[in-house]
Amino acid sequence: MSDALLTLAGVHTHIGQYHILQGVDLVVPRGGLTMLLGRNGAGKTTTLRTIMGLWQASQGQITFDGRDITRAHTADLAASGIAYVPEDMGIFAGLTVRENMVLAARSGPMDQKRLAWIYELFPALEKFWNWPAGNLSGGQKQMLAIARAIVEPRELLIVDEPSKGLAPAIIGHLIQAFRELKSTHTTILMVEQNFSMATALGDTVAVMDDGRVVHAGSMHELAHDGDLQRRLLGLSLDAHQ
Ligand SMILES: Nc1ncnc2c1ncn2[C@@H]1O[C@H](COP(=O)(O)OP(=O)(O)OP(=O)(O)O)[C@@H](O)[C@H]1O
Repeated sequence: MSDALLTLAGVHTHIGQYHILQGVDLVVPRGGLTMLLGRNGAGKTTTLRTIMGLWQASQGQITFDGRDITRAHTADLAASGIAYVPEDMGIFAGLTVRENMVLAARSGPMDQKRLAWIYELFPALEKFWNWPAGNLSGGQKQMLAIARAIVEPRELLIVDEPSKGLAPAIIGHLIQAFRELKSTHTTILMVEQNFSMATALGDTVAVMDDGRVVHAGSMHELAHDGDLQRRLLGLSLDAHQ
């Protein structure tokens, strides 16, 4: 097994008076795709936001590439190579696709070779390059959000439910794009509710319930064990297939 790029140890997060994360232990191996699964309200998004410094952990430790980032600021995490695609995608609807991409490239002009690769992943972005991002379809917006996150090479890509609200054909396209990304050995942490997407892409899996990780292992094992799926994912699995 490869070494860990990101580790959460006993992480607690309070939002106001609510105790949401209750001791999250999570290991994201370097170079693989880790799927974070669990029913609605289990704490997946809160876990991602806590990693990104958008919520503060009240207890526990978060380590990235051997460095303690528990109290790091969001902007510093981005500078250290973590890209985050939130559930609402965070794109600028009033700006063109090109302007959205230019703003995402922090270290200067976009690398043209990398841009050509991104066009191959998501041809629609080239086609609608000068369109306002707000005019794109839901799937194209998700593609733009992912493209912004990978406009420069990243150590870790964190993506919250990329398939949400998308048609099966578009989800198929996203799966292909993430496969291509995986082949570049980018480490990815992804929250998903779509179980077929999760099994198509995940190398390792962590399942959350009630603010904790209640199962961690290989995706292959979970994909082939119906009893484990029912026990861990139960209704949320039925509801999202
Ligand atoms: N800003 C907030 N204020 C109060 N409670 C919140 C807030 N954000 C999340 N919660 C609560 O924290 C719990 C975990 O939410 P979270 O969004 O992390 O779950 P999730 O596993 O990502 O679920 P979903 O799939 O529905 O997004 C839920 O009970 C939710 O109601």
